[in-house]
Amino acid sequence: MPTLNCSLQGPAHGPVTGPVPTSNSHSNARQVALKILSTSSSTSTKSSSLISSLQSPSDRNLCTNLVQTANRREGQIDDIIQRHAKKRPKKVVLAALKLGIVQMKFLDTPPHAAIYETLEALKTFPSVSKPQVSFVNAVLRSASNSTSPLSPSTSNLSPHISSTLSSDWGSSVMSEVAEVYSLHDGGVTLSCTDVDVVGEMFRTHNVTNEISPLGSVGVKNPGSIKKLPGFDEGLWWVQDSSASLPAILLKNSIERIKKEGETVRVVDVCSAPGGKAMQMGSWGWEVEGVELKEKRAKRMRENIERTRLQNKVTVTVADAKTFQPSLPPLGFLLDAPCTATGTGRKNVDVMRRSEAEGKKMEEELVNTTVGIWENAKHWGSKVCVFSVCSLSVREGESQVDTFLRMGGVEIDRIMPEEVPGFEGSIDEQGRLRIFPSDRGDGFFITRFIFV
Ligand SMILES: C[S@@+](CC[C@H](N)C(=O)[O-])C[C@H]1O[C@@H](n2cnc3c(N)ncnc32)[C@H](O)[C@@H]1O
Repeated sequence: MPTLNCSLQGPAHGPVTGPVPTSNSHSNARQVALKILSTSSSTSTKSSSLISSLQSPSDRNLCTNLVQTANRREGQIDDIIQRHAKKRPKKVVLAALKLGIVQMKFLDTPPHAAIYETLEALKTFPSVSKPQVSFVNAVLRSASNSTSPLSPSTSNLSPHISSTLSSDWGSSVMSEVAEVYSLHDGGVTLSCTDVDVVGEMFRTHNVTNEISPLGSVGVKNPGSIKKLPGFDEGLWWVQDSSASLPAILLKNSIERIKKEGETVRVVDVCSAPGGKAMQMGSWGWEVEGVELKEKRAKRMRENIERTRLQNKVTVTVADAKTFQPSLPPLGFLLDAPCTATGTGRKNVDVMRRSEAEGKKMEEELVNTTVGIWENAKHWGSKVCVFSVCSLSVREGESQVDTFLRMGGVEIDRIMPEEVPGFEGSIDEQGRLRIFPSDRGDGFFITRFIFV
């Protein structure tokens, strides 16, 4: 592999050949993408507001795709930069290399257009010098001529995430997860108060959607979520189909034990932002949510008001390790705080977590969850569901072993007919272990019965 002498002080290179893109070529989207990629907060709310500042929906889509793909493919892009640049530049110059490479290697932009547009975006930054522009031009041209294969998508996972996934599930599952998390999937899945009403409304407004057997609605290209029909009326909320399963499984066991005409009262432990609480409230249940963080509880209250479920769902800010419900609940759902390693499709930071951060988080969250369980098991419930959106055995299967050792419960096996589309994810103990490559977010779910 020839490595050009692309130093920052290198000679200026000639113009890139090929047809020059017209003014209709989304230059604003690329400028904003470059700005976002040049700051360390490229996944933060600041980047969302920069993207929202773009006028046209197609610019916003392109910018999101550029930023998301550059973040998700960081390991593969870094490998290309390393092979073609002698020196690793900083900030906006590094961001320009990423922007050019992402277009050429991952978004099928013809190389001459990708390079031209990247250089034009770079030149709008007043602090950028001519030698820096020449450097970017030279590195991108060298990369565009290269026929070397890309490094595998596993290089986009941090060493900590790839080693924990491999030791828990083996290297082929780790590779599948890396592949899924490396793709930018702009789609969204919704839970609805009434799926038929939402399906009809989307049909009327020509919103292409797919309704899953569990009643979740998938929208591939949603654009702005708040502009989708039914948002203001509170007919739906964003929730992955695997995330809708814990409440559905609790419902099935409650149906079996509840008395004729009995009002179903449940506690939703660790409740915000409220996806599962709203699901249960939409079935007419009385749901008492418990959430530690005031800010998250506030967001949950807004969601409850938007979905008009305030008569059914309440949220109390409290530590679930000591919280006592106002009345004994028939059941509870503990959607425990976790490292969220199953949510990398939406949350790119998950892919990059360091060992120090990952281990500390896991240790704290596992202890918190055991403390919550110790408290909740004395509330007098008959059934409960435990779930985590983590792929870690320690946060999932091992926690269930701990709960069983603590006594008072048995596993209530999940049956295939309860989980259409996820039948293959039931393990030999009747628990659900869903991987992101199966469909949607990774989840682990176990249902218990008190004995
Ligand atoms: C996985 S999220 C819950 C998602 C929620 N069940 C839903 O469906 O929208 C976990 C939540 O637990 C909260 N939490 C963490 N520790 C807690 C504790 N000790 N008591 C109550 N809530 C806690 C976190 O702030 C976070 O909002």
